[in-house]
Amino acid sequence: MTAQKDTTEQSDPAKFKLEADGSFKRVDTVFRDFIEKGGRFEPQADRYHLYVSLACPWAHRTLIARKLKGLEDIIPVTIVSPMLGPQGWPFASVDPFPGADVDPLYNSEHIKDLYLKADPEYSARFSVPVLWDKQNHTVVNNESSEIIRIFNSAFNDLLPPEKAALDFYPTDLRSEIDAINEWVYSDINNGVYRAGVANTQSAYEKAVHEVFAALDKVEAILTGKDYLVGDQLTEADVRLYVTAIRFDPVYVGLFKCNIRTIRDGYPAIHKWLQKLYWNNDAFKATTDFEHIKTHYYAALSFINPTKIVPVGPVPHIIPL
Ligand SMILES: N[C@@H](CCC(=O)N[C@@H](CS)C(=O)NCC(=O)O)C(=O)O
Repeated sequence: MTAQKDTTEQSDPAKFKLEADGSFKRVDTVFRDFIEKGGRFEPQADRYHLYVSLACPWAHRTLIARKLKGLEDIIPVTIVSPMLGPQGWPFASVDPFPGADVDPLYNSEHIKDLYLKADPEYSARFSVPVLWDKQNHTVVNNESSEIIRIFNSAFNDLLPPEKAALDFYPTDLRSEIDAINEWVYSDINNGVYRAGVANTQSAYEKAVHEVFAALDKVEAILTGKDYLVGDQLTEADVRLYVTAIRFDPVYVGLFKCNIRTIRDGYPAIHKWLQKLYWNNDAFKATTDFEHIKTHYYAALSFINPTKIVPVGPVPHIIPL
């Protein structure tokens, strides 16, 4: 066996790089291709494969979008173990965590093996989600915000009309969706990480106040409304849901986002969250609290060295 190069600078969560002031900045993703007719990546059944962690909020967006559009047969999915470790995300062949899969395509040990197969010189992080092309043995795209747009429209010709007609990024609402996405991303989706991973008091406090100021804004928007934009489910709801569903179980405790909980402090957000979870299976069936809590509390051991996973909140999501 040949010696493998040490890639732990790219894979080990304990080696996350923080900025000089102790704050956390998420690095940009590298593979940014689209699936389109006439392009390098044509829309075809049985050609693409999605790799995800059920724990990861960014990957969770893609699972929801895949199920909302009815793409389950066209794009199979493989789930990694939630135990992100020094070599990154392991498959079940290395860590047989309940609900984790082996890699059906290459029997890889870790997600990083796929990245290095696609590009042996790849030098960024080995993140999920990964949208993989079986034909060219490469990553099409590893940016969840783009993968959900691909799922929204690229396979419409292969779908039954009622699924093809579903549009979660409709033209007339795009500017409003884009505007909400921007601050929801920086202050909520990524804001909780900025609070949780910060290693100075000032970086943490700045981030945590930004998180709650943005939640206050969302609460005002959702008061008397079922969805964030217009009167319909859009990708803006999907993108907020993945953070909101993790908020009370993980971010309040581990990431110290504890000025309020969603269940007790934000009635409109709470009702919106409960309705999505309990009334729409694309949300409930893709939400796995075991993977979520275990990943954050046991695998991010640089924040929680004892790796103890808290029992509560009970229940993880309150019934409607
Ligand atoms: N911009 C990416 C971010 C994905 C991301 O940060 N995923 C995390 C898990 S929540 C990951 O895989 N981290 C592994 C690592 O950085 O080593 C997206 O939205 O798709």
